[in-house]
Amino acid sequence: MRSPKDFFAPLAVGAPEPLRQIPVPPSRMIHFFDPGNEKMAAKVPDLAKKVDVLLGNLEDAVRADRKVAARNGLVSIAKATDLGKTQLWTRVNSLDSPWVLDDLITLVTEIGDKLDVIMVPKVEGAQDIHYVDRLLAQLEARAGLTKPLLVHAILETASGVANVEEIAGASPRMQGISLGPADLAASRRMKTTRVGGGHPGYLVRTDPVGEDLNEGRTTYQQDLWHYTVARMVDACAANGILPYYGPFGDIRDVVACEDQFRNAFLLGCVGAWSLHPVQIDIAKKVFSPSPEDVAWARRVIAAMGDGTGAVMIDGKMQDDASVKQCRVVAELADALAADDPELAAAYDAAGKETSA
Ligand SMILES: CCC(=O)SCCNC(=O)CCNC(=O)[C@H](O)C(C)(C)COP(=O)(O)OP(=O)(O)OC[C@H]1O[C@@H](n2cnc3c(N)ncnc32)[C@H](O)[C@@H]1OP(=O)(O)O
Ligand SMILES: O=CC(=O)O
Ligand SMILES: [Mg+2]
Repeated sequence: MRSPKDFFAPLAVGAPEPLRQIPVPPSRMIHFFDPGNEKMAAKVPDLAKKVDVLLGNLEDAVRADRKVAARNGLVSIAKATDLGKTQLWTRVNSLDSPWVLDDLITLVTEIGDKLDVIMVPKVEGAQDIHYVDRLLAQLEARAGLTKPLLVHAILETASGVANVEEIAGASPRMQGISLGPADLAASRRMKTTRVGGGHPGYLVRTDPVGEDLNEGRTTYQQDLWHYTVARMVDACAANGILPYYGPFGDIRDVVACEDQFRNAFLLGCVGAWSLHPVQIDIAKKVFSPSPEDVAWARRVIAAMGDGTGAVMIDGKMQDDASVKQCRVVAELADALAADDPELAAAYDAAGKETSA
């Protein structure tokens, strides 16, 4: 464990100063694509106009014999494409794999100035972040980078969950954490074969009404991921970094995908992964607060003046705490609306309706 006095010191001579606060541009959807897949790569310029984050994936879902093509493809795309304000992230291979060292050396050396965040899979504890932290500092120094690369961990091992608080605070590079429900299910020996989402067998049942134990008893499906998402959100919030829901594998089931994303949004996540173009608009809709919620939040903030005391609005008590809740929603809306005139207009229109 580094002394708090040294926490913000660069880890290599010539490496850029670590950031004191992570930037928070919109990152409602982290759109995964395989940079070695020509069809997907061809869509990057158009996708860049639609998504907050483009992620060139080098890890799982890229065949072993396509790893080098994916890595080289990402280098070419990053050099050739103007992504505008859209962030460029990558997911490198896991730290025990034969590819990760070359992933990091190549990407930082060739396109370190174009990349914003490096996603590290299968993080087990702070030691994994410390390893990446020092290596990145050495590579940044050698490449002459002036802006530090940020690190995002996937929470997808039982050890990772047990150590999530120390992972979140392991380095000033830590930008955020995503839930990885597929690897996590395997690591925990959970008995679901689905990639994220619920399971019809994970339920609670109302009490029996008579002698017949099968008669008239409603069941409610429960969220398999509630505990982990909530724990991840707390670890992130306590360390000033951002939590994300990860993949939802049933691409066809856009309805359940929206539900899973919304559960994560309500619990505090700022975004989710999109694995297929059809999931982009779902994430955009869910992780942008609704116009009605924004209108309400702005109304409470206006009514609360300096933010102290208590007022009644439409029969609901508001005080210092509830105005803070409303500021979370209103500040997110302002940040998103700043770059999205359509959203800004929807928020303003809802505000006018509420005050009419
Ligand atoms: C579970 C744990 C994890 O690690 S999740 C993260 C790793 N997995 C991934 O990154 C998967 C990314 N997605 C994919 O590989 C594909 O979307 C999968 C799921 C295989 C479906 O592809 P496919 O059968 O081609 O779907 P489709 O015919 O509906 O595609 C229509 C057109 O869209 C394209 N497309 C598909 N996915 C993407 C994507 N993620 N980014 C950009 N483009 C995509 C397809 O190539 C297809 O293009 P075209 O119309 O034929 O030109
Ligand atoms: O990488 C993601 C997962 O769910 O596993
Ligand atoms: Mg995984």
